[in-house]
Amino acid sequence: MLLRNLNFNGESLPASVSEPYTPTAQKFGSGTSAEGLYSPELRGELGAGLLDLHAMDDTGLLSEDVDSEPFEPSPFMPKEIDDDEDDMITGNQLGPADNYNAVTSEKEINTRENNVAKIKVVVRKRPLNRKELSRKEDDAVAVHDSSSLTVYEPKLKVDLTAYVEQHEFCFDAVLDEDVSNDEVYRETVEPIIPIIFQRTKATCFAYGQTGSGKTYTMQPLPLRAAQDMIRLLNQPVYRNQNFKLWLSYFEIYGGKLYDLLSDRRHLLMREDGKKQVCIVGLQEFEVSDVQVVREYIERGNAARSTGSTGANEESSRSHAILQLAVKKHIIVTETRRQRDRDANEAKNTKAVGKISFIDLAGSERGADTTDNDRQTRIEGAEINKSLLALKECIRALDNDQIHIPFRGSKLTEVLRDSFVGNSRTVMISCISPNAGSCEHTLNTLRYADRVKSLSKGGNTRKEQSTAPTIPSMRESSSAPSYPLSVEAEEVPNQIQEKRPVDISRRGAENFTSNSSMEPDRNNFSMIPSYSNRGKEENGASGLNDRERVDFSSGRTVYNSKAQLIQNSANAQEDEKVTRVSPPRRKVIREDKSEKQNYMKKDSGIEFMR
Ligand SMILES: Nc1ncnc2c1ncn2[C@@H]1O[C@H](COP(=O)(O)OP(=O)(O)OP(=O)(O)O)[C@@H](O)[C@H]1O
Repeated sequence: MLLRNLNFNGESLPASVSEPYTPTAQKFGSGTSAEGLYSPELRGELGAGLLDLHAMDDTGLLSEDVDSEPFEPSPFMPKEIDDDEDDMITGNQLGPADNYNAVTSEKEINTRENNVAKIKVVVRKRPLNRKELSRKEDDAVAVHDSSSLTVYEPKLKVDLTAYVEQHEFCFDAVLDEDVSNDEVYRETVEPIIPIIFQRTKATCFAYGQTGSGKTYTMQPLPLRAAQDMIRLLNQPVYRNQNFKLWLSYFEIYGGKLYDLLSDRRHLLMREDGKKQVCIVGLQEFEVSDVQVVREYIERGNAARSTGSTGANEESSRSHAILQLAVKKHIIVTETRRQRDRDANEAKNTKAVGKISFIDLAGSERGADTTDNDRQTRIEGAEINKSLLALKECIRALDNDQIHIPFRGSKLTEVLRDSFVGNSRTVMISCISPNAGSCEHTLNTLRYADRVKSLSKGGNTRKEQSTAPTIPSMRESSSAPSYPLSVEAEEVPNQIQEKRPVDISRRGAENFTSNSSMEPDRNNFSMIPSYSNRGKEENGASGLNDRERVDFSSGRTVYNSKAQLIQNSANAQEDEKVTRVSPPRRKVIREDKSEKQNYMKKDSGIEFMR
């Protein structure tokens, strides 16, 4: 397998390069020329299908003039407060609560929080690449406006007559191929940033077929977010409360966790007493400068596992998770400081909120992996397994199930925060426009549609196709309830925090023994016993529940999954369903073994089928 480490410039680094790392710049514009990093020559252009994995668009996130020319103020960002005001009302004069109220009332905060949807689903279409253009492939995706699109699926009738089936979708936002990464940020992450400071856990993840633009979309986002967060931290209201920003970056590869900022050190995942998932040994770094953030990101990207697949020459073979956490530093009294002299500094911080950026590894079908070696196929199987577990969680949430199988994979354990409590989730579904990828594209969009239905404020318009009318399940699927967490949480001690000043020593520290770095004996990853197991296999045709129709009669079998579950309690109704589609319960047992085989079929699994 081709294993390449890339930096932000798209340059390959030898896998062995793992020199101790010291951020060079602490100020904008110093150190390496930002322009050099984002210059058109280095960004390259779309070509031979898959070049330039880490290319930035023309809106380049950081340029030398970033300091003098800040981003246009967002309507979501709190109004800047003049530093003069700070002189008048100092942090010493006001308690934290007063400071908070000085900026905005409780009502305003609530309004702002409510304005940001719990789950937002955005679709991004990438342009046709050079390979697709040279094959004269058609663009099968038409974006109509900022929220709807149509997929034109080429099909063959039984008598081999060609026809096109249209599928219409509607999402919170649909971004076409001309949309820049900057606009993607504005549409997705920017509205969430202010509420991170109000004890919200947010997640932004990209989902889609391999080569559809997930990495291209995700990579610029943390940097932009960090820039906005640092700007907010510098506002008196937060500065006086001693809020600080911390960064960590790790990947899930082959079901294991590796710290991308600590020489790929193997990490363990544990649940604490409060059922909070914490990652033992993960190093966090305090950051107060965007340039430093960028260097950390570059370093993490360089350490990330990438490889070549049939569909993408520079494919991400892992799920990469970058977290930006806002923490409140507690000022301890001199006596207490003495008492806690040897204690970990982590004890003196409280988590306020965090945002996680997840670049999921690409979903691909067995058919796409034929020219790959065994290692790549094993990776593919692992990737598909975790994406399947994610789908199971989303289904369970969709069904309002009490048990959500978060432990189905490391990925879903990490994502747990995104779906429970005071959370916000943004899913960016990346799609390839070429007709040859239609099947994948439809799967991605159906998946996105499912996620959308978890959001209370989601759009009610569902996919419509020229096939028999598909009834909406919106009416019966209610969004899960989100208990509000009101207090900042104690930061788990296991997380190792590092201030920038510590970085130069990091290399040495990495080699000091870490008792937590023992073999993963307590591996939480287990095959969950889903109550709705078998649904996936049942939908082997690629149609999801609400699309299951009796094509012979053109009659819809059932309106929704919720209805189906109700029906399963009623034997008579079950019988009725059986005639056209195997009863759910029966399928569960039968499919259990089928599913196991399915999982074992190496990367032959067809995710989302
Ligand atoms: N919106 C876009 N505009 C221009 N080029 C794009 C866009 N999206 C993706 N690309 C290009 O397409 C190629 C594949 O993109 P990328 O590597 O981000 O895909 P991916 O979904 O992350 O793939 P994998 O899952 O295999 O890692 C890259 O060369 C990238 O530069």
